[in-house]
Amino acid sequence: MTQPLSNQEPSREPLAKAVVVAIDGPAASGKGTLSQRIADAFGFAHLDTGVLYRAVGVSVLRAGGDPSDNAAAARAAYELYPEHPILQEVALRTDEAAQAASKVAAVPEVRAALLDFQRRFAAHPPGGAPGAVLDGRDIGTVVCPDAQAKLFVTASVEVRAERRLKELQRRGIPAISSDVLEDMKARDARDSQRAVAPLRPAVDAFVLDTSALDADQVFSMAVAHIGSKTGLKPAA
Ligand SMILES: Nc1ncnc2c1ncn2[C@@H]1O[C@H](COP(=O)(O)OP(=O)(O)O)[C@@H](O)[C@H]1O
Ligand SMILES: Nc1ccn([C@@H]2O[C@H](COP(=O)(O)OP(=O)(O)O)[C@@H](O)[C@H]2O)c(=O)n1
Repeated sequence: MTQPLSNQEPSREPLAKAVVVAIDGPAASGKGTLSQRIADAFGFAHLDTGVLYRAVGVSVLRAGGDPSDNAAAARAAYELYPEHPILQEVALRTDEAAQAASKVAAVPEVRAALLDFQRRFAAHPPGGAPGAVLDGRDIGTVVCPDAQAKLFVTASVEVRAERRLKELQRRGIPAISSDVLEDMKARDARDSQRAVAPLRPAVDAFVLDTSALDADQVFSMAVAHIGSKTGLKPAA
């Protein structure tokens, strides 16, 4: 017997499939800045997936554990939930947090624990937004391989370290230039060489070297690429 229209199971799928923009790249390449601007311009929701790994790394450190210890890292990942207050902490921005993040990020159980939340965010963007921008390392390759537009944002390691140093100083977080550069090189190596979901551009990603581009130029090029893939134009 069929159910009356008023008594149907609510559809799990939105009426229109959400547009997904995947933005990947190495540390301090400008992913977050670009993602937020794209999200604002198109009315999309934005998820900085690095924050999830940073939160897991900092949780392990606070529990007195070693971020490279698979069991400790996996436990912290399974205990993370979307409203967890740690996700809002400035402490996540430090270099120590970034290093811990890239260690827990190499643990397969950690990546598995965080995958579903990221995919759900992309498929059902919060607030009923018509699309989502996710930034990270493996969005175009693993989390959302079907994303309509994929960008891989990069820059030389020296330029990125300089940008990160200025950012840390602006936030009032003490940092030494040579340490930031060395930490970034170590993190690049760990992120690119890990066995699961290594940092690399998806085959269909638009690679954007921002070494000599300011944030406005990067934004214009990204908008043009997204337009060519989706037919969408920014609202403003
Ligand atoms: N194209 C750019 N030129 C100069 N500085 C930039 C550019 N894009 C971002 N920045 C700055 O570099 C720093 C790192 O950018 P961010 O977007 O946080 O990078 P990521 O998310 O890749 O780590 C920030 O202080 C940001 O304001
Ligand atoms: N999708 C993602 C996002 C971050 N990460 C890890 O989390 C660390 C911190 O990511 P982040 O995006 O906050 O780092 P920044 O680019 O802001 O320096 C990275 O170095 C990666 O090891 C990841 O493995 N996969």
